[in-house]
Amino acid sequence: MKIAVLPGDGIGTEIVAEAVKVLKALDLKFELETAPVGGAAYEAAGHPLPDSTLKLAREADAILFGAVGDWKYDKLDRPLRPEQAILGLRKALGLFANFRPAICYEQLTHASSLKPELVAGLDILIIRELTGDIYFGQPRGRRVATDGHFPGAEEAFDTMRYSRPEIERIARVAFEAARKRGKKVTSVDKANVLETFQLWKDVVTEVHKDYQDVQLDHMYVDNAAMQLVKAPKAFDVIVTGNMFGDILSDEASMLTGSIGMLPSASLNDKKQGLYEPSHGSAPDIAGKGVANPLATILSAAMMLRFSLGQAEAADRIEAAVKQVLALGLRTPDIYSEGTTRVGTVQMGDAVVNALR
Ligand SMILES: NC(=O)C1=CN([C@@H]2O[C@H](COP(=O)(O)OP(=O)(O)OC[C@H]3O[C@@H](n4cnc5c(N)ncnc54)[C@H](O)[C@@H]3O)[C@@H](O)[C@H]2O)C=CC1
Ligand SMILES: CC(C)CC(=O)C(=O)O
Ligand SMILES: [Mg+2]
Repeated sequence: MKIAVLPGDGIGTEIVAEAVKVLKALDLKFELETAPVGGAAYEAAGHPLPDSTLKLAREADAILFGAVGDWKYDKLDRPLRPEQAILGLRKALGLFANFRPAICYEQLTHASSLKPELVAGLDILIIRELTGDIYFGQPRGRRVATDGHFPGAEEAFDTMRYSRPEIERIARVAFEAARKRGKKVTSVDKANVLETFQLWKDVVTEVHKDYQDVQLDHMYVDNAAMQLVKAPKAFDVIVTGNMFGDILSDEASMLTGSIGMLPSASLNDKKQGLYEPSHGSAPDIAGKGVANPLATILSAAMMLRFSLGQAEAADRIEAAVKQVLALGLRTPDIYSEGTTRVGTVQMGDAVVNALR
């Protein structure tokens, strides 16, 4: 089993080091190969996604990814921005299905941004379409406006688009997931305004005919953002587009205590996957040794389960994380009174110890 390890920038290197430590403690036979990506690769090779890194990612059975980006690259052209590395990997490998489970661990109900009773037992699965929508739609660019409110002014534009097959396949992923969980799917759209999401709603409704045992609700994204903080436990599986899923998953992370708790899996139709925390490179805390590595460690567990056929090892990691939280160890983002504040490395060490 070959795992491509792409730490990236900022806290990416710190949190991936902890996940690798945890993987090594499992006594499974992996080949781990590390490659630069993002700003680190731009500095080393002049491109955020060098051919050698992409080749490694293609060959590997799974990819463990940290995060990319830093404010210092804000002035770079878009193709050279570190963030293009993760978008490029998702596109090149066809990783269209992004799973972002928002689970509030029993020990963290008091770290949540909501009252404990609203999040106790929370277990939502956000399924975000990951290779379409306005993040990838063409045409895009800058030009001089010929119409609109200010003809003659510089304007920028992006294109939101989804094709029927793109919507159909992500809808199937969501219904299959909901079927396993025995609950329901909420399809989140903006069909009251956008043509793209009218098609989205139509196609999801059509696909639902094959999954009559699963309940389907439709909700506009603005209402969904509100309902997520009003009554999050009313959701089970949320399926939505790339941009809405990006935003709603950051929102949902705070129900679990912190964005540092939200893992993710991005899968293609061959079950090859990229596993990364849902957060970014957090330049504001990078290098301070305080980043929460649990989202990345839990992403490694998802990797073992989904791509490497090691469900038992995945269970062991998840149990170790719960044990560490039960011991009261907390990085600053999930700290609350009466618990013990630890750094990134101590948290990783504690998970390794709990595995033994
Ligand atoms: N997949 C990726 O590589 C992603 C990259 N980015 C990039 O990351 C850079 C920073 O973006 P931001 O908007 O600041 O988002 P961010 O997710 O990096 O950080 C947002 C806030 O959450 C905190 N945070 C994030 N992860 C944490 C962790 N593990 N433990 C504790 N606190 C944590 C940060 O300190 C910050 O206050 C940008 O260049 C952005 O484009 C953003 C999201 C995803
Ligand atoms: C570069 C961004 C689209 C990454 C991001 O925010 C995400 O995937 O959550
Ligand atoms: Mg995001």
